[in-house]
Amino acid sequence: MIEDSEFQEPGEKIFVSVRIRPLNDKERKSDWECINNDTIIFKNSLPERSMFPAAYTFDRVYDCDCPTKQVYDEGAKHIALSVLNGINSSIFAYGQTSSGKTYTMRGITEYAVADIYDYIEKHKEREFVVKFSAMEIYNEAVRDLLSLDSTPLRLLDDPETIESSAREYAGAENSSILSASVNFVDLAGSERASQTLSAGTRLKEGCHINRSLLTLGTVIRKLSKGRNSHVPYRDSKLTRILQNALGGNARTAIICTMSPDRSHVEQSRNTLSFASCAKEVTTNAQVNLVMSDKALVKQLQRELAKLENEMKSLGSAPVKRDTASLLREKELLIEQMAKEIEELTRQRDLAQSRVENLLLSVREVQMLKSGEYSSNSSEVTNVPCTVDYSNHKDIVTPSVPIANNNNQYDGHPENSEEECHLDGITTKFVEPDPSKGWDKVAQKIDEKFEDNCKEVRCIEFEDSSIEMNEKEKVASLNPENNEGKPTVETNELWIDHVEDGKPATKEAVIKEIEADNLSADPEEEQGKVSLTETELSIEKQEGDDLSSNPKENVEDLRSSHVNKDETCEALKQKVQELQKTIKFLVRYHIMGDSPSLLDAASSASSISRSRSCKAIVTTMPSSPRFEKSQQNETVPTFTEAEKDFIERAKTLSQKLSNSKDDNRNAKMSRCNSQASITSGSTEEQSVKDVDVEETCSEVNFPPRPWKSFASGSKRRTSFSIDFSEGGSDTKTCQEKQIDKNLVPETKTENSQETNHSTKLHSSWPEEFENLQRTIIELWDKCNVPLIHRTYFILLFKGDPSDSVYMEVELRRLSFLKNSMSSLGRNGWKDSPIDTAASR
Ligand SMILES: Nc1ncnc2c1ncn2[C@@H]1O[C@H](COP(=O)(O)OP(=O)(O)OP(=O)(O)O)[C@@H](O)[C@H]1O
Repeated sequence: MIEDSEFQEPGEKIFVSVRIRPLNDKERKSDWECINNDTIIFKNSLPERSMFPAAYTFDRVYDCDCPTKQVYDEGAKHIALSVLNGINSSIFAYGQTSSGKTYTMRGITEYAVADIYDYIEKHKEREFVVKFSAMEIYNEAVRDLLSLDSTPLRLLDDPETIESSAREYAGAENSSILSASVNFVDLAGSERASQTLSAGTRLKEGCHINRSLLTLGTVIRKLSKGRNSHVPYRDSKLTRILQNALGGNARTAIICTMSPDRSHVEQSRNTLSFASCAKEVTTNAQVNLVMSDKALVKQLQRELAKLENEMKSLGSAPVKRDTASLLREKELLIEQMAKEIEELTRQRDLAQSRVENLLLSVREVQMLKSGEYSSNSSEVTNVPCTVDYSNHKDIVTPSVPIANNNNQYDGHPENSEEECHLDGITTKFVEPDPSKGWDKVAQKIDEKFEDNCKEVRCIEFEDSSIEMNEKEKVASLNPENNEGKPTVETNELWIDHVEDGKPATKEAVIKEIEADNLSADPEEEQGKVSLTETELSIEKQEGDDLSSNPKENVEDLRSSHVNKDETCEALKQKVQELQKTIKFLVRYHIMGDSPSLLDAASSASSISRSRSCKAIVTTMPSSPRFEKSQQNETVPTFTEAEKDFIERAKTLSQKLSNSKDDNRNAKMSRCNSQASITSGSTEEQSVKDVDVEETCSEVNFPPRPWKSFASGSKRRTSFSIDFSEGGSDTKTCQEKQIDKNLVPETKTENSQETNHSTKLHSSWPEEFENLQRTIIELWDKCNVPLIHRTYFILLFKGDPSDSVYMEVELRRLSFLKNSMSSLGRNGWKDSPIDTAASR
């Protein structure tokens, strides 16, 4: 390797040196002086040249007495010998004509070649290939100076044409080849063409020279300012050949020669300006390493071995394949699990929906069972309820706690609302069985009065009750089931069926009633109504056809009950219609316009009479003797209790009347009802929904405690109602009616009935109105439920045949009023008797 390794640094500047030739014989004085190795000054201080700089600094400056050897050694050798290290190098001589360029470059080239060969000689371990070429660029034509052919050379981009390469033999192991070239360039004179004062061929020569030099100057300036801009290398063949030497992969040294004579001062200054620019140019010299064939083969073999190892590594990748297959298995497993989850989710949803459906079905079944139970139960309609319209609370409570029965009702309002709720399909009835409490009461009654065989039937709207009553009726025909005591389970109130002073059994009464019904004409026997509920229902439906066979009717009812769905539907519709009507009536009732009830009832003409309407086929229990005792005090047939009852009845009637007058417009309270009086501690409850209240407020009528009153009286009580007398008496119409009902018959039964029938026929419309008015008043006094009133009004609209039922209702209400008085006096606190008015 060459010793001057300091020149191997990349990005070095062009080495610029200035050499002043000595004065020749024609030149007298030099104005330039090298003050040191790198600075040259212009000594002449002419005023016209004062604008130019006086000193120039370069890498090296050589004065006129400096030998070429020094110029080479200090400013060219290290560049020239770079080629031995594989670095291209170039050495220029730039200056005006006769400034000593050729003189300098000849010496430089000789020294360089000598040094190169000396180096080659000294480095036997290396193999060098030295190529040498010499060419001339004249008028943009390149000519090979070593060839005899003067044909200009074609300028190619192959650098071998002009390079002088040197290879370094680095032995077998290091077979790298260094290839570099060193250029020695002797440029033409840099003076301007105008200054040449030539013309013709000289001018052309000067132009080309100037072109090459101008392009060289431009390239140097461009390179000195940076490489970002375009460098016009191809503008001249000189710059094209020296492209690498000028800012490329080469080390470059420029030796600027100048004449010291004052006459050449301008050219000298231009040369110095060019030199100043050139020293700013940076080149990027690098070692040009060329691989040998062996080295290339070995390198390729190493690469091949490396690739083979990689192939082996790739071939030994079963683990990766296993991992991939494992991943695929996992993915499949995940997919299967996802499907299973989806399937399980679907099954879960399906199961949930099934459970919900089952629960819904169970509820429906329970509801149906509850409805059936209520419908089929013999305890229907025995729902004692206390209703206070003034409070409009949502609770319905049995007014009288029922004691001493298996299904005791504790009087707690819990579930009362629910039990009284009308679901729109079937009516729910409140448990427990009030009739059992009634049994106890009945027992007391029987023990006390020994007779009670009258039955009061109330209007109902439940078809189910028809069936139940029919069952009960059939059951009641069995002496074993009804032996010895009247029952309220049949919804019938046995009121005074006595015959010839003997208490009539229920069986006997029913038989009697049935027998009477077979031949009875209501218009002919209004005074001795003895229709069964079944007959009455059918009669009302079929237009007073009392000739129908009651047994057939019973069968019809039973068969109709079989058609349960139809019945339920009919009930549902009926309940809905009734609810509408009831609301309408309640609104009018609250407004205190009682007579409008009739209008409302008339407007609701579409509502038909209930088939389950029960006729009260009774006579007033004590009316004959009771009335007789009032009218004829000489008859000492009343006991003290009876007298007291009469007094209490009057008092209570008056109280009720007053209470009604006070509260009628605002309330429909039952606080003064019999039940409330007797129970004493019963908490008043109310319902908000009138429908619910009315549906639930069906109670049995209590047995009458005065069966002894009937002792000795007639078996049947004929109605003797003459409202023509009304209005003139000081008593209320209701009281008159009661009195009339209580008047004992002194005439023969047949004649009474005939007269009564005649009266009814003659003055029936007026009597009907009077009866209605009286009944309405008694309703208020007895706190009869609105549902009962509604039905009654809807069913009986003035038809002559209605007189029977009107009378029955009148008698029933009279009895109720008296019963309330009696119960209030006797204080049946333990009685399960609910308000009798509820029936
Ligand atoms: N340093 C020097 N010492 C002695 N003589 C010199 C020196 N430099 C140049 N000369 C002489 O100056 C003359 C002109 O020199 P040279 O021919 O080298 O100039 P040039 O620049 O090459 O001219 P051209 O441009 O015409 O080729 C020559 O006779 C040469 O001997």
